[in-house]
Amino acid sequence: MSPKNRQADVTRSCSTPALPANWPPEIKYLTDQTCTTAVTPEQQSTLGRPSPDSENLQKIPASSIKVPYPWLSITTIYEPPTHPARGQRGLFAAQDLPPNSFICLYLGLVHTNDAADTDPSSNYDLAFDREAGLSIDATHHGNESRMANDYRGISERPNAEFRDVLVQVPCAKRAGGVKWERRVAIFVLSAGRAGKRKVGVRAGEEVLVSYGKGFWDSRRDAGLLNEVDR
Ligand SMILES: C[S@@+](CC[C@H](N)C(=O)[O-])C[C@H]1O[C@@H](n2cnc3c(N)ncnc32)[C@H](O)[C@@H]1O
Repeated sequence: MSPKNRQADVTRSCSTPALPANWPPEIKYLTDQTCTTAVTPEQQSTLGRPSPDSENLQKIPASSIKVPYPWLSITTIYEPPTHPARGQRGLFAAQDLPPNSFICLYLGLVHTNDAADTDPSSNYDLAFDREAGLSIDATHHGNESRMANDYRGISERPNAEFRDVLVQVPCAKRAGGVKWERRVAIFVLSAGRAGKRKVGVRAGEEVLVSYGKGFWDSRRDAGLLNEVDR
């Protein structure tokens, strides 16, 4: 199977939710992640399996997950003229977001790291579970999180970061009908020891993460840096 033909497992996708303003119509808006058919039941079950690491993860209650997220806006960037992603979309705070606050889940197509299930040219692919060999690609399926730009060339430093979290998902086999499963989320950075980031992300400010140096190095090596992405 080539990555271009890889299939989302539609049995786990959601029915038509309200779309955020300025959502690109060609991208499927997700309310939870969905897997390619190449992801095995065993790989899927690792996401809900308790481990020493997962015990320390922050739990995001269902009530914190809004669809669409009212505290976010998706904006096409025209200003400043020097913005390196000008003409593309970016993710902005629609209200003040305090340090350490949950911004949104990073949703997309969960795929295996096998070459046949991976699109090496994706600009939206995030490592999810290295041990299970899973990543999340939000090229064609995603939510607001796929609009978050990297801070480089825009600000001195990021104001947000990716964190592993646990969310509640329906599970007929468990008491209460729900279980905790791993996801990736974007959070406002903490205030820092000296309190330098105590304002968090102000209303109107762009949410900026770090993609990591590896993201830009791999694009430079592949000669993709000046390519229009979509
Ligand atoms: C995950 S997407 C971010 C959302 C994207 N701007 C959009 O409109 O869909 C990653 C792509 O955004 C652009 N981008 C993000 N941060 C950037 C930055 N600091 N400088 C230049 N381009 C950036 C690049 O084209 C990159 O491949």
